[in-house]
Amino acid sequence: MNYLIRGATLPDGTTRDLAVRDGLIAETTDGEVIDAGGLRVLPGLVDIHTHLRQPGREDAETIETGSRAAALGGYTAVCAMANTDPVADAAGIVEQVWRLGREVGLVDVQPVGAVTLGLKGERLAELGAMAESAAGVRVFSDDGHCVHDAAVMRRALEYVKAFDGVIAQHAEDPKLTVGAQMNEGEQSARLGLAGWPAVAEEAIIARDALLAAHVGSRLHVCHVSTAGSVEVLRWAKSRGIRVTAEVTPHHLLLTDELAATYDPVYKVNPPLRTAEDVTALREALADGTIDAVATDHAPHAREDKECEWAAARPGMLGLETALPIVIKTMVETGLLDWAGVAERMSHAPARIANLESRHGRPLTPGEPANLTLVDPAQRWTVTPDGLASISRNTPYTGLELPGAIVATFLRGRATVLDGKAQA
Ligand SMILES: NC(=O)N[C@@H](CC(=O)O)C(=O)O
Ligand SMILES: [Zn+2]
Repeated sequence: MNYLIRGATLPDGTTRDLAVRDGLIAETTDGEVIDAGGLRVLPGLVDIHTHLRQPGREDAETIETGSRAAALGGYTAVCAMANTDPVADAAGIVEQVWRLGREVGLVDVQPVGAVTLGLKGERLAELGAMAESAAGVRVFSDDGHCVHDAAVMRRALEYVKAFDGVIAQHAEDPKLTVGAQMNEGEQSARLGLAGWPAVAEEAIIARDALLAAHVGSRLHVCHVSTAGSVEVLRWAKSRGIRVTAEVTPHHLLLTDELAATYDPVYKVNPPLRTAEDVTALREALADGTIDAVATDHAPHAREDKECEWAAARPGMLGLETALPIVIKTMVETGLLDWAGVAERMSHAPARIANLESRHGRPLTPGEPANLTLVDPAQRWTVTPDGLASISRNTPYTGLELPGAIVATFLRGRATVLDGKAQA
């Protein structure tokens, strides 16, 4: 199927027709005409931090339902985190995830490999075998857990240099967050909940930046959440250290005051922080200190969320609301233009995850037609039942958001059309 997308506005602000022919962007074509007047076209979004829960927790999400949520959110590629059951710490498991993603075919599912066996933080996982497997893993992460042993982290950074891999660190010094339930500060003191101090994140980022510099390797920092972390990243980048970082949409919008509701839908790791942190994160995303937006889409089954705060699992849905939240917090506030959105949600994450030969490409003839069409003027209200995820743990219920995803194309095939998933 070929498409002629009429009159869409590109990230740079120019308006023109975009032809999609035989899976590629072309000069012209006949085929179905899509009137894109008033719509923005973006390179297909890339999420470097998605929890798809398969294998192991198919009651919370599957590769199929997560892929559908991703396509509906404007994504053409997602990196599937390794904290599944079994853990993705060997070639057989990453290949299985990769193959299931291909069978579903709604987005490219790029598996992330675990750094250590069983996410235990002790012995390195089969990094080389996962890299050489059909899945071609380049991003390794124990996400959900921090690689807290400095010697293990050093060895992992050294090992992945051979194939230009990257270690994506969940920065949390576990000794500082024992029993932690929310951000440590005024709110946690008032609510009587155990705190997760900013320093537990900042100290690990500083240590890992120094380790990456020492071994000449590449570090990526997952879900940066504090103003202090931004300062550390700024320092590391000014020294030429090869470090990249991501921020989640929820850390760009929500604050720890929401914990006062005791509604576990607001429980997440790292926790929601203060308004000052939110401001610093937005500024860092605008100036490039933070390279990318990543959803940390973390679906959880009802029984793991609809319980008391302390017993609930941390995590929030993110795929279907990410772009609208970025429009609300970054575009409508004047902090980021659309070229900036394309950079932070497509080009940069594709580069970080080593997907740049296929994703995050410029919108020029001959490139793979991975595209997202969004209507910035259309506002919609989030309802859990309106989302494609199996799970219901969105923190945005009842919130009106700008930006509806009208269509998504993966290599020229419409995975979403008229706002509806095509399979
Ligand atoms: N973010 C979360 O709160 N939870 C994630 C793990 C993680 O990203 O740390 C999960 O797997 O549920
Ligand atoms: Zn994490």
